[in-house]
Amino acid sequence: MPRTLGGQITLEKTPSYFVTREAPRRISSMSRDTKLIVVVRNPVTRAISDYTQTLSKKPDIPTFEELAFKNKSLGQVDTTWNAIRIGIYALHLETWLQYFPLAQMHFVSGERLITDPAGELGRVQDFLGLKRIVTDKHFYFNKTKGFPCLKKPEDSSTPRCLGKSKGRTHVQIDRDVIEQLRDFYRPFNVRFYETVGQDFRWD
Ligand SMILES: Nc1ncnc2c1ncn2[C@@H]1O[C@H](COP(=O)(O)OS(=O)(=O)O)[C@@H](OP(=O)(O)O)[C@H]1O
Repeated sequence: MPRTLGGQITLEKTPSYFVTREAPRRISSMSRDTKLIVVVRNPVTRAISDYTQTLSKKPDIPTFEELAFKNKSLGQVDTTWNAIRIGIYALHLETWLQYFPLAQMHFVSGERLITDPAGELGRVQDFLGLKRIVTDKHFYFNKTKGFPCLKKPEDSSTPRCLGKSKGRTHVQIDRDVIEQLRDFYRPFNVRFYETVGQDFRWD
């Protein structure tokens, strides 16, 4: 972690902190004032995205369906598969709440980050106590990419979209598989909404 001077804040990110059991204790023993930002999206879409990413690197893995269920006809979801486990946000949050108050956490909607990036980043800036510098004027919707992109980053004179590994076309998954996973996640989602006091409308 680089040193932070007065008037500066240090930001650090990894997709795995939120779901790593030891991370809350380790981070709180480093600094109990740390503010935590978590991007969450519909856990079913998240699982499919996760699988799509793995498949792009390892084309020989079993199908999504084979990995997602212990027994599909009995509706038994395999919670040991990381793509499934990570989306049980309510469980991960419980561990964090043993070390950090909810007021030190901010949850970004992955869906709104795409439909309204400036709005989501406005809330992030407020949470960090920063002036709202990043606004609507910094984004445009890139039709080819199908996502918002930055109009002109500080270090460049040209617009910049995220790379090819962000926003891939997802693998097609059967409707009934999606329904079963929705049913599985519903109670965890409700618990998550109640704990954070925010309804992400994933149903
Ligand atoms: N502006 C913009 N451009 C491209 N992609 C965007 C953008 N905003 C959010 N997203 C969503 O970010 C998803 C990838 O982020 P990840 O969290 O998987 O990245 S990582 O875990 O840090 O590698 C990626 O998920 P997939 O669509 O499943 O690939 C995107 O939906």
